[in-house]
Amino acid sequence: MKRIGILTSGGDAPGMNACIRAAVRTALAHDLAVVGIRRGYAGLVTGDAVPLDRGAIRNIIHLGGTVLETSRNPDFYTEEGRRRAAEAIDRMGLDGIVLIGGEGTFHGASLLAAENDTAALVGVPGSIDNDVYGTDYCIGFDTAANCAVQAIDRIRDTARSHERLFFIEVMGRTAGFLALESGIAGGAEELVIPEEDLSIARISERIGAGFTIGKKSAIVVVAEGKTPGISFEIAKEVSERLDFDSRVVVLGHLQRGGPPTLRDRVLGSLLGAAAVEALLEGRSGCMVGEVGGDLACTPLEETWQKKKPLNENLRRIFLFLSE
Ligand SMILES: Nc1ncnc2c1ncn2[C@@H]1O[C@H](COP(=O)(O)OP(=O)(O)OP(=O)(O)O)[C@@H](O)[C@H]1O
Ligand SMILES: O=P(O)(O)OC[C@H]1O[C@](O)(CO)[C@@H](O)[C@@H]1O
Repeated sequence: MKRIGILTSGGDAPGMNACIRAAVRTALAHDLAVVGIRRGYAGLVTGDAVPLDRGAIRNIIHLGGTVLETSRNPDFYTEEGRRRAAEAIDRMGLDGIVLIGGEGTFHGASLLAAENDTAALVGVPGSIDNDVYGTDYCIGFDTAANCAVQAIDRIRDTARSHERLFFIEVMGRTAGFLALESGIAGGAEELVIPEEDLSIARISERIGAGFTIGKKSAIVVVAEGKTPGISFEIAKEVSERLDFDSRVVVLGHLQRGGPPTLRDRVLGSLLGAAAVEALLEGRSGCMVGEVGGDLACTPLEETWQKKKPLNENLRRIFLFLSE
């Protein structure tokens, strides 16, 4: 292992820069040459790389987004696109690559490795969705969840003052991690998550029951799932059933930006260093994560084939904490 590349792919996540910085510093400490591949798989397919020296990663630990930039790249869904990436990896002379991204990124990486004789690939989970199997938390989740809680707190002030029902939509394409944790921390009255069938009757019943015991306002946290904007429809139907005024707030990409929290900087630093150490140990085709406080290496295929479950204890207590 002499020369490695680092890329960020999929949605940007606060803490990715801390991870890039840690990976570069760990590599330099072991006399590895490092390049940054720009714009995720878009840059991997074309071989768009820049040298990463100490100067390039100075003063970035506190920045949201990713200094390497990222993309959702259509070419990588095709075998031809992944073959072009393997050729570019050869041209760039890379022995290993650290890939920071979510489950889609690791799906693509698994295919790249299965179809081509290419560099060693080690993943680092970075996604505000937190939906990657093989790690308790992904880089970016904590910052995004804190952003959602702050929004819920602000909305609660106005909901209480106007005696209104609010639907607050958070991100989470395949999973309800953001909704569940921000819902618990923000004291939400009800949750809508992709892990459960949507039931307007159940939402209305639970909100209505709260009103009968004296609540005058309520907050429902909705995970966007596969239909961003779905809260408008849900709000209309629940409002009509309860004959109660409601408003909708979609947090959207606000949740992806901003300075990373302490947790995301520490996790990013830990996993960035662990990824380079894994490459130095000769590992490939795996993702480094943190499980139960320990570092863990999970085969790349498992990270997207296996479904990471929500915390069952949080789901269980939500039922009575929200009453
Ligand atoms: N099934 C797949 N086959 C090949 N490549 C894929 C596949 N899924 C995703 N990719 C590649 O990985 C990129 C990133 O995936 P995706 O857009 O799903 O984000 P992600 O890594 O899951 O991050 P996030 O959780 O933030 O959305 C895609 O744009 C595409 O280039
Ligand atoms: O606009 P984009 O970049 O496609 O991002 C939207 C998606 O990315 C995520 O935020 C994850 O980063 C999902 O929750 C969401 O569906």
